[in-house]
Amino acid sequence: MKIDKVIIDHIKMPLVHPFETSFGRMVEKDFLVIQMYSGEYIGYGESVALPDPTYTEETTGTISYMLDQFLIPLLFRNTINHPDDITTIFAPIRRNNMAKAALEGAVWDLHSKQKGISLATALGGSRKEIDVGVSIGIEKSIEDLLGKVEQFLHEGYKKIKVKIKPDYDIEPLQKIRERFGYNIPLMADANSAYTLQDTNKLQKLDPLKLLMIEQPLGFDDIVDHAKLQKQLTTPICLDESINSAEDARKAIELGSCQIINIKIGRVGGLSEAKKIHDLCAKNNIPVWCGGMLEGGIGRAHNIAITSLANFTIAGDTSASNRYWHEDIIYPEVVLSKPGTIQVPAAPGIGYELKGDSIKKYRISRKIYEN
Ligand SMILES: O=C(O)CCC(=O)c1ccccc1C(=O)O
Ligand SMILES: [Mg+2]
Repeated sequence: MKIDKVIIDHIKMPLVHPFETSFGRMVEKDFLVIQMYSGEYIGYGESVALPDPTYTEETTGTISYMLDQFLIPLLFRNTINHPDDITTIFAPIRRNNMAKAALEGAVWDLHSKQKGISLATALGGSRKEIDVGVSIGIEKSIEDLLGKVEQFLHEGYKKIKVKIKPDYDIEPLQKIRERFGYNIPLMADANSAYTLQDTNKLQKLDPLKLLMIEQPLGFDDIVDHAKLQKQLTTPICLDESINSAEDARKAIELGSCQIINIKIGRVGGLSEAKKIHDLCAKNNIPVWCGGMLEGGIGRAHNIAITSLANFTIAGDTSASNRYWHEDIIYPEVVLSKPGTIQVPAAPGIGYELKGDSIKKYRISRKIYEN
């Protein structure tokens, strides 16, 4: 496959509802949309980093720089026989996983369009529809939070994830259990807001029978998580700590987690995401697909990877209208039935870019010709 041209649009879109985590509050998302041309086909990719380096060290700005200075020149200079080759081509560049994934996702889309198969099929996925959940940020009041939980349960979402931090944890979760009972699939995400010193406090969450607690400790830790897991009955799920299949292998070996949240951007692309999926399947570690408040292109990639067999837990890939007034793709992502999204069968990601939305939300455009 020869890449002829790459167009990068910088988009800034307001969120329908502000999203607050232990590391900050977001009211809009800015990201890059990649259009990659090869012969008669166009592959789509999206950068998933946050505007600030608060979740990982990457931002939309660092991605833009890495694409411009290093990754696009490497892409243009090398022969690509299969999307898996991108991992090797980008290997000399350390980290910058979300920058790499933005391009690699477009190559996977191109590859599946050239083969005339869906991206899900190209990745080895067989699910026709996927179960999805919703991630709820820190709300202004517990009443607001309970209102949100009620709304999303009503829409049929199959996992309710609530962001927590040290002054907002046991109480909101307890109130949710009191109001909605112990049968609703409930979990918490701490985004690294605790340390081992908080072990006693985290043990107090055990009676709440959460599905899991996501990333309670350091964003780069796997050692302390193993110590904590021995003292909790609630399963630990790792997010920030897992940036590669090697990280996953070490975390599994140490017993740092029982579940892994796979985000395509965080691990550097679909090929690495698939590797982690396969490794976890072999080790009886269930996985689910995390989210980065993506626009429609990133969302489409998430849907495709979730069609793989070991994605047995509902992910954070919610419908377009949970995030956006107007998404950048058509059709928009909708719940085909309660808590379920259909995996497109059309070639590639199975969604088209919506030119009007791109124009409306675009800040700038760069064009690279090979
Ligand atoms: O709905 C989504 O896209 C998931 C939202 C979410 O939880 C999240 C959003 C931005 C950065 C990190 C995280 C996270 O999973 O930790
Ligand atoms: Mg998380």
